[in-house]
Amino acid sequence: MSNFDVYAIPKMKILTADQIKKCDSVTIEKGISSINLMEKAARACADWIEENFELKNKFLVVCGHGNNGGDGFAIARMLYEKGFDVEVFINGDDLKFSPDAAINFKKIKTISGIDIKDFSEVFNVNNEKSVIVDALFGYGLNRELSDDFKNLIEKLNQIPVPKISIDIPTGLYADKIIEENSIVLKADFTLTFQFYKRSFLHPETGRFCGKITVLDIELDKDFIDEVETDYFIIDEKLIREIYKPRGDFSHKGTFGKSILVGGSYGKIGAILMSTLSALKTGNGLTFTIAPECGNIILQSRIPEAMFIGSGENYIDTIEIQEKAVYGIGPGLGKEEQTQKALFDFLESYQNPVILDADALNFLAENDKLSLIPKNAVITPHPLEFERLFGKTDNSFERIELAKQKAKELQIFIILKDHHTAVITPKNKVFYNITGNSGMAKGGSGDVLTGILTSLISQKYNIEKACIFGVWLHGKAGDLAAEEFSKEAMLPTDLINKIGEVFKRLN
Ligand SMILES: NC(=O)C1=CN([C@@H]2O[C@H](COP(=O)(O)OP(=O)(O)OC[C@H]3O[C@@H](n4cnc5c(N)ncnc54)[C@H](O)[C@@H]3O)[C@@H](O)[C@H]2O)[C@@H](O)CC1
Ligand SMILES: [K+]
Repeated sequence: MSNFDVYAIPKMKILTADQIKKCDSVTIEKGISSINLMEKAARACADWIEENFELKNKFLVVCGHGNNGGDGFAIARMLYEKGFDVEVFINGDDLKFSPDAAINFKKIKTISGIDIKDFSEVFNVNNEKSVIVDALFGYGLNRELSDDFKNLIEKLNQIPVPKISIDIPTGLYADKIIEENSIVLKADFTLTFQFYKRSFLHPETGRFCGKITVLDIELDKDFIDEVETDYFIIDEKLIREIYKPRGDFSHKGTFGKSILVGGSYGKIGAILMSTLSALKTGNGLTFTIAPECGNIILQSRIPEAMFIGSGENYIDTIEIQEKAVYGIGPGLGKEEQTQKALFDFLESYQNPVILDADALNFLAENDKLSLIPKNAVITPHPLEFERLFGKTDNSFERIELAKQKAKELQIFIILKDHHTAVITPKNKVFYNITGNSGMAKGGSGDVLTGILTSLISQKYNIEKACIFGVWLHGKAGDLAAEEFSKEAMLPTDLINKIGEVFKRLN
């Protein structure tokens, strides 16, 4: 369901283009020749294509002059050897290739069954079984494309056949934003080597990638282990390291006490969903602080949770209980008295707290960021983030600002987006890759608040709880979409899938 497929990746680090280049060189220094490494990369792509396409497909491989183009020549040869129809397109006026690309170009020139044509001829595609392979530029792209390439890519984008980008859709950089209105090849599939690229994970750039598959080409493990980065993806391997199976000799006290605070007249559903999510995530004791108007709704829908009334139609005080983790915000409303209750609470509260939705808006509107306790978790979507910390020009800058603020305030920021990111006070950024657009509905955030509160109260350390929580939320969303469709799935369907995710982890 998610747009990603991961095969045996040793680490979930995300590297910059320069670091990947270094990693390639170290791998080559340690034994494998660069031409054999290219052969391995191309083999992984050709095998994937063979598994996912049919022999009646015809491959139009469009190659640049660097090593990305070299991959393209090698892939063309391998596909031809597998029995596919293949044509290769190059810039007929410029045959200055990188050394390894030149070797692979020479090899395909000797194969009489592969036609080599000029870029200008790729537009005469009249076979609906055609598939375009984009091997124009990879991580080596370091400046704007020339007009010739822009034209070529614009025209390729208009050809209504599937497109596979090798390593990176041409026109994207590995690790940074592109100018607005840049021309980028719009891939249906991206076959990338060894690492996610940051550009795959941001909305402005990720939309060009289609379904992403990371292919393991066995780059040097020691280098990957040691290289420093602030950026990671959350993969299932990491989650399995974090997840603590439930011990047999435990009692309800072992699994923590959560107090979900929120709800106001007309918004009791929000705090109900948070409370239910906390329970479904395994909480031992779950309390809801909500106004009296929610009592019957909450008690009859969730008999397992305990109700603490505060105010009639909106919360007017938040009592502090010992040894509990608080999740505050869902459906809280905008009443002044609720705001005062929140500020009073934060002034004397010391333990972990998750702040969401209206709780964040109160803090933003009153410039009360200093009230956020150390080690708090805040879960803003981009607009809430902007209200709290100010405007940024794009999502890459937003992550950098979040790193700065997480460090300054010593808090964890869960920045919700298509790929939600967990930003820690130590400046690490963990991108989540589960989840889907069916979750872009009111209520999804309330579920996340419940999950996070529950995990922290069960003594997951806060960083791990954030990472596990966003992954679990997305994974349950993926299962809900599989059963009900992205359109019809509801946040309550997602809550009901949390159990299935735990079953799979066990
Ligand atoms: N180095 C290695 O060992 C491996 C590299 N591989 C492939 O090699 C790719 C990287 O290859 P390269 O470093 O040769 O780079 P690319 O093939 O991405 O680009 C080629 C060269 O074009 C130049 N260039 C950059 N921007 C340009 C622009 N706007 N217009 C015109 N020219 C421009 C640069 O000098 C760049 O090195 C990877 O993405 C991957 O596909 C794989 O074969 C795996 C192994
Ligand atoms: K490419």
